[in-house]
Amino acid sequence: MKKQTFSQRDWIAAARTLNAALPNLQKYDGATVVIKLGGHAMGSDEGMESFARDVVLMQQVGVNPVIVHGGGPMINDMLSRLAIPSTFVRGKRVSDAATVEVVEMVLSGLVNKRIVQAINAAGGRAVGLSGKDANLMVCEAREPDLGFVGTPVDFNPDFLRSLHAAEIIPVIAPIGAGRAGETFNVNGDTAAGAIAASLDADRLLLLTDVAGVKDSNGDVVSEITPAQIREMTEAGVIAGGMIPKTETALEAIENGVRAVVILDGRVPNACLLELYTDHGAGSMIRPRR
Ligand SMILES: Nc1ncnc2c1ncn2[C@@H]1O[C@H](COP(=O)(O)OP(=O)(O)O)[C@@H](O)[C@H]1O
Ligand SMILES: CC(=O)N[C@@H](CCC(=O)OP(=O)(O)O)C(=O)O
Repeated sequence: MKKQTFSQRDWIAAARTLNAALPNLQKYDGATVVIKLGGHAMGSDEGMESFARDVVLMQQVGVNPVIVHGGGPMINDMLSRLAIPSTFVRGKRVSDAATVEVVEMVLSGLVNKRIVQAINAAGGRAVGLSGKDANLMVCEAREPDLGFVGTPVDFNPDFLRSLHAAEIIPVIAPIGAGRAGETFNVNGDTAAGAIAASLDADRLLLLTDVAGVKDSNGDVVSEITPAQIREMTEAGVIAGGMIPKTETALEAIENGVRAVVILDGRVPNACLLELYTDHGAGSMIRPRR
């Protein structure tokens, strides 16, 4: 095999390219970016590997990445194997005691460890947690018609900051601890938004299986205002699983998160495209300036 040689000109050209890229890569140095990986966005192994590489690269360029995941399709699969029927109200799973048991096993077990393993295989140091660990997410039942569905009320951002200081990437399953020892099923988007607000995050990226929030013509809206979200929800244009996402986005920006982006997590390098390119990706929701 012919040995490849590089001339001084090649090196100088490569250094110039890197130099041009650097200001962009430094854009989020020191920033906290909470990434919610939805169940529909984590289908293929290649997709998971690409996601994991992005997260490790983000950490290498100074970002503090915090991963919160979903896993709705994986829960559906296990519930149907166990012949436990399941229904959704306002985009959230009605959860009795038997359902919550399965949800915790699937999310904290199978799904959480798959993500942890992928990040570690990509060279990162990930640790899997749920809202129960270190009281990361204490919940109350505020939607009694949904059973053991939790609303996050109390957090432990200092613990997450100590993981960041130790260069550990937290991967959090949306299971909440109740004050009376209950286990709560928390919608993944709700959990990610609440954790992002508790960390005063710079960005919340909600990775799903659509390019962004679509209008009545089916076109993705690249920047969407809170007023537009309310109108589109009332008109039924925003429906199903998109409701908890847009609700989360509104709450997160009200609680200090600088911007929320809803984007297609199946696109290779989705997070990097959003953070480091001028055109970004998906639909952004920001506080009114
Ligand atoms: N206006 C809208 N724009 C885009 N997607 C929408 C809209 N309204 C409803 N949806 C639905 O919301 C889904 C995303 O929610 P969900 O399936 O719960 O995702 P995830 O598993 O990633 O959390 C989309 O696949 C789409 O079918
Ligand atoms: C209360 C509630 O709905 N919990 C969700 C938790 C998982 C989740 O949110 O998964 P996705 O992000 O993949 O949709 C559920 O049981 O499906």
